[in-house]
Amino acid sequence: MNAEFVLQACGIHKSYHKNKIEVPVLRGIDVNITAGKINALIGRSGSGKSTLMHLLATLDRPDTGEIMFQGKRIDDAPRAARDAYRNQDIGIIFQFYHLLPELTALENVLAPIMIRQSLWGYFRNRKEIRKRAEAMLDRVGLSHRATHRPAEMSGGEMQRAAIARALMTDPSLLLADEPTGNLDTETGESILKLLVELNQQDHLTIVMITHDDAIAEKADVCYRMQDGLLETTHCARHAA
Ligand SMILES: Nc1ncnc2c1ncn2[C@@H]1O[C@H](COP(=O)(O)OP(=O)(O)OP(=O)(O)O)[C@@H](O)[C@H]1O
Repeated sequence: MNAEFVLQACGIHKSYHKNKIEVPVLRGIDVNITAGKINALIGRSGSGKSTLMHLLATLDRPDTGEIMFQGKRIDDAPRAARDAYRNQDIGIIFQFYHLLPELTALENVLAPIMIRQSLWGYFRNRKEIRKRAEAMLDRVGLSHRATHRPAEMSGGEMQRAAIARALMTDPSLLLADEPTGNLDTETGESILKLLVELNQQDHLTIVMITHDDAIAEKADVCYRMQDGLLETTHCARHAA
């Protein structure tokens, strides 16, 4: 195992089937996610970025190929191991936030720990858990919206709540699918600034999926997706 690479995918193929027609999306992807860095996966709309992220998050399985987390195969692990990986090792944020609409911002942030308690009997003092959720909301600048439900929040606030939820379980790796894709430029920049801060101050490894070259400029390692393949590309931030 190469400790530098926390997450690795090798020879990934994935097709969808629509009306009995095969739609090949990933045609032999190899990717090494470098620990402690911002890793950008760049590609045009429809190039398969979300498909790849779902595979890296074990939300779906590749047709062929292997995905390794910390050197251990995760794509074909039993369901319980994949559930544990998603709840304990990684955090996921989606372009459309995927907050639970009936829960407040604070309750959404608490949700992964509730799942952890119900699935693994993990127990921590309720007060302590609530304090941590409040601290996470504070970290993303959302303390003043703790009791708001998603319908009562702006897009940027919902994305902040989603980031706080992803951080609640103290993941070593954050998978972010177009984290600013649905936000205006200014709000998007503030979310990006927060992600860079989490990387630099908290040493969080980030996989950032984007179609926007300007966003990828914040990355340390860049991969570009084209025709179902991924190639290492020049990172503008490290030009010169
Ligand atoms: N469930 C599905 N069934 C059939 N085709 C699908 C399915 N999901 C995605 N696709 C197709 O696979 C291709 C890749 O989709 P994907 O969402 O991974 O792309 P993307 O790069 O994330 O796009 P975007 O930037 O627009 O979100 C697209 O052509 C899409 O139409």
